[in-house]
Amino acid sequence: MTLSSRYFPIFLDLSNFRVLVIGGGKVGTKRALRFKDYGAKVTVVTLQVSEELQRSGIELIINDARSLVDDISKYDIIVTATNDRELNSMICRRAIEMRKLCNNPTNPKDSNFIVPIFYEDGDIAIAVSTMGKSSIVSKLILDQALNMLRSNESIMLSLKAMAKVKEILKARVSDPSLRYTLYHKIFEDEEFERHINNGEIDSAIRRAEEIMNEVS
Ligand SMILES: C[C@@]1(CC(=O)O)C2=NC(=C\c3[nH]c(c(CCC(=O)O)c3CC(=O)O)Cc3[nH]c(c(CC(=O)O)c3CCC(=O)O)/C=C3\N/C(=C\2)[C@@H](CCC(=O)O)[C@]3(C)CC(=O)O)/[C@H]1CCC(=O)O
Ligand SMILES: NC(=O)c1ccc[n+]([C@@H]2O[C@H](COP(=O)([O-])OP(=O)(O)OC[C@H]3O[C@@H](n4cnc5c(N)ncnc54)[C@H](O)[C@@H]3O)[C@@H](O)[C@H]2O)c1
Repeated sequence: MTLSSRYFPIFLDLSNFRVLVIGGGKVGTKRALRFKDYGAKVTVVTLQVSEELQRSGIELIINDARSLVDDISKYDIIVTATNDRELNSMICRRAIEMRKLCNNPTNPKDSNFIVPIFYEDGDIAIAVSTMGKSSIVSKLILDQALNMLRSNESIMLSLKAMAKVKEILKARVSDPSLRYTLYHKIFEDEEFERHINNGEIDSAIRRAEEIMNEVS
């Protein structure tokens, strides 16, 4: 595989992370609220505060970020969202030197992570990035992926069935390599697939159990 980008996609549990957002305007507010929604402990340092931030319960430091540059060591993730591009770049560079995760929404080239456009509902997560080329096109790609999922019910049914198969197999088969063989055997079985396509999830599970009985 050829690497076409320096960014590695991961899904992060933010619940033990301290996030510093610098600049509490439109972009900073949106990012601060998103990170908070996902459980991070967020602080915003800003000269002016948006009304939304004021009401959010997020910790606010009303100050010039220039005087707080050394404080970034206290945080794990930094987002530089002021309207001063030079300041954003300078802080992001310093943060990355300190091995922090830093996102500069005003210049993706400075960032060591970028924020994709995403959808997640607890069952599936889809994140799309065009590597900063166009968020509007990223949104179009995400919408089309979601339309495809919503118009093809059997994908979500196979997810439900395969999650159940995993639960059963983990309890029943202790050898992981046998479990892996079985996942593929079940997923590729024509009768299992037919039940899924007919929306008969219980029959699909019964067929999966038959296959397990044949092998283990
Ligand atoms: C997903 C979302 C998350 C969020 O912001 O929280 C997000 N941008 C959103 C919207 C949006 N941003 C912009 C427009 C105007 C039209 C357009 O440009 O398309 C719109 C559309 C709108 O407002 O509707 C302008 C823009 N975007 C960037 C720059 C800087 C630059 O390019 O230099 C400029 C200024 C360009 C200039 O100065 O002219 C860069 C980035 N924007 C990213 C994420 C990252 C790449 C993700 C990717 O690859 O897709 C990255 C690299 C930042 C990063 O590092 O994370 C959010 C989705 C909102 C939703 O939910 O619909
Ligand atoms: N990535 C994206 O999706 C995206 C989208 C739109 C705009 N942008 C870029 O993001 C930047 C910010 O946009 P915005 O609409 O949020 O701007 P804004 O004017 O609404 O907010 C800027 C904020 O930065 C604060 N600030 C400025 N200097 C500061 C300092 N020295 N210390 C602390 N806080 C300081 C201001 O008080 C203000 O709250 C712009 O450069 C814009 O080009 C990025």
